[in-house]
Amino acid sequence: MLGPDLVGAVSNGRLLFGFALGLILWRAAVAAYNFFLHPLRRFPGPMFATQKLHERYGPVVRIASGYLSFTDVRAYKDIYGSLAVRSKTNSNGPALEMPKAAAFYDPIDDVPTVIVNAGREEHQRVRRAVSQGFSEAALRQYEPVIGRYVGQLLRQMHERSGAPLDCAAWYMWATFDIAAKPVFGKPIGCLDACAYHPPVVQLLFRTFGQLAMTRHKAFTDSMVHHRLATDKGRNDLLGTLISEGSGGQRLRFHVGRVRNMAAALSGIMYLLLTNPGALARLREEVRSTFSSAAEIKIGPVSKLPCLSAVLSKGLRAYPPQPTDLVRVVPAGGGVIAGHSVAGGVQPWSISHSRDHWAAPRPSPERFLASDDEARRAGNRLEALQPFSSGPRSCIGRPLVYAEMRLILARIMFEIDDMKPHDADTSSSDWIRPLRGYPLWDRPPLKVRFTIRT
Ligand code: HEM
Repeated sequence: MLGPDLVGAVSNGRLLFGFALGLILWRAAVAAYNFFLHPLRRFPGPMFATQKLHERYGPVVRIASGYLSFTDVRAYKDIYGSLAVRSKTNSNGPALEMPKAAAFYDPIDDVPTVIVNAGREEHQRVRRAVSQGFSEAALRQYEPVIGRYVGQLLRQMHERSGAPLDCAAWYMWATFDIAAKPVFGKPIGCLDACAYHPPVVQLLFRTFGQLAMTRHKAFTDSMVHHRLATDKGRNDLLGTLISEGSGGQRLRFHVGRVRNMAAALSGIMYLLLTNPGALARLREEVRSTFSSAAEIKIGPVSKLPCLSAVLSKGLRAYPPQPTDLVRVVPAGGGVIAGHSVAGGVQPWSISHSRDHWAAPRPSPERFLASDDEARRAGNRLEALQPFSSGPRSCIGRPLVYAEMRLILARIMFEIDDMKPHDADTSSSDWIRPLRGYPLWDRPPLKVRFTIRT
């Protein structure tokens, strides 16, 4: 006769076995559905290294059971344009846009609604409200703030002439300081401290957990309260949100976005370090245009063709936004690059696609060509859209260009030589070990600068 312990163990074992079998059968059924019945079954590609898959399978690859990745340039307009979707039931109604995929934009509970993940109507309202804070007029208003922190960055580089500096960190500190002043009305002092403000970034990006999010929220709330208590009438980024009634809640996108800019600057710096010809031409352009650092202002730097080409080259080779910008085709369907499906464009894949670029490591000069000249040389400049396109494209683009141009022009003007710090091997081959999460995880980029005498 079996004892009660043995009976219990056998029935537990059966239960476990039944559970495991159920799990296997369920996974098999899902796999069979994905392979034989799923509406996207005709598109090739398992999930790994999207760019390589595009090289192998072409401009449309199935990167997950329900997701496609496109490198066809028509996909920008079809996916992100405001006329992208006219549902069958709404064929005469207002044009819609493809909604953002919740799995990518709202992956966990309690993600606060910010402009990036807001639904269409709320997004339109918030975008209208913040657009004033990103306008040309606002940019002119920020120019002295940007100039002050760029000056501080250069002064601190002067003080450390010849010593290895981690550019990736220094660009973060400068861009954070610049971003904080017009929003919170008071400095956060990253350049002063030569450190990130601990609650803002260290916890958020090292821990990347609920605790970090809570600390980050408490910090931004305290800064917003300070601003609300001290200065209500200013017509800047936060001022427009306050007068519209949205408060500081919508500004939590800020940290990640500013980090994009620092990532772009680091990528551009690395590419200049490894391309001495482009570095020399850029330095020559800046030095022959300006006779003092004080002349380097947003207006004149935006007219330097070589500088613009270097920015494009950097943004192409190293798109600061690493993740796919995934959209969902709503009920009623949509057509993307000639296919009736859903999908997104992965910035890295499209900006490295051999379908659009003649050489894998092109020089910045290709971006000086007109669209027609470029096309004849085998390059499709419209494939480069690092800020995305359509009604949900990057609103910070003019600010980003102004800041990057000012920083690079000042560096070219005031620095005679820059070299990777050889002892740190990660700096002499910096791009290879990068890891793309929602933001880039970057190793330090250590560089030795020699100040102009
Ligand atoms: C090189 C730097 C940057 C790049 C490459 C970049 C790129 C992008 C991209 C690709 C999007 C679309 C995201 C999506 O579809 O989900 C976006 C959206 C956005 N970006 Fe940027 N960004 C940069 C810097 C900034 C900065 C510095 C700010 C502001 C301080 C900013 C503010 C925004 C906002 C508010 C949105 C959401 C726009 C909307 O949904 O209407 N960005 N950015």
